[in-house]
Amino acid sequence: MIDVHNLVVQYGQTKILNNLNMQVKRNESCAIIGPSGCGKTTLLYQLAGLRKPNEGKIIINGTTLTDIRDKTGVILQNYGLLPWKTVWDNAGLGLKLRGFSKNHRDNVVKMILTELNVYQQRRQYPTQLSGGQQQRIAIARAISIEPDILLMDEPFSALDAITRESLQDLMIKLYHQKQLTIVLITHNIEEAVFLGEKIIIMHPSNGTIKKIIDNPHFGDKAFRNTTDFHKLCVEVRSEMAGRPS
Ligand SMILES: Nc1ncnc2c1ncn2[C@@H]1O[C@H](COP(=O)(O)OP(=O)(O)OP(=O)(O)O)[C@@H](O)[C@H]1O
Repeated sequence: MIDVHNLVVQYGQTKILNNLNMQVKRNESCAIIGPSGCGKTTLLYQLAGLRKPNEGKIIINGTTLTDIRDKTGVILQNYGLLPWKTVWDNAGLGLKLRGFSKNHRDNVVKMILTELNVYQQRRQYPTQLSGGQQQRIAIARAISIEPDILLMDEPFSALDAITRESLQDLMIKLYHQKQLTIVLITHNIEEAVFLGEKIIIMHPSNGTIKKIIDNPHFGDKAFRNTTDFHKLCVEVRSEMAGRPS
């Protein structure tokens, strides 16, 4: 469903992404991991249609991406909530921008805030919430538009380990429930292994993909506590460090 074809993105003369190719199948969850500065966010912006490539193209469901898509939900770094709007209004923003009626927005926002366990906070402002709650609102906003693709840039990096794991579990639930295609950017090896059905390791410096690892255990919340999980973490870590596992 997502087909990235010979993508080149450059700032000035520097090629950040250099003939990058990748595919993500429908209802696949793909984790992209790599060291700081390798171009992960640059790639996510491309997938979101927020910036045009210098060369190459991204084809989604057979159509070349030229702009943002209505059916792509995006969660950028630091939640992206508007501090002057309440939880309720933040959660409904994606629907509002897409022109949905107030009645439809109210129904959907109520359902999703309840589902994500933050309905009680609906009248509060983002600064009055914990990081985990803020992230739930960002997820609510992205999910409310019924996306077929969900793009996330380091969504849980600022959270403590337990909150992060509970939100990772939530993502697995939403993935199954809503048949999402997910692309997740992360620095965190455990997160990539838990949330990546396909784990893409980016090259540290040349703007390409170093290795793709398929993860047959993806999708089971219990996976985190298995030896297969730890083995896969070791494999990803070794690849990133450039040594054999
Ligand atoms: N607007 C810009 N102008 C010039 N260079 C940029 C711009 N945005 C990003 N870069 C450079 O492109 C490279 C890749 O940046 P990018 O943010 O995609 O990396 P990243 O892998 O997401 O890093 P991090 O994990 O630290 O977020 C970096 O060297 C960065 O300095």
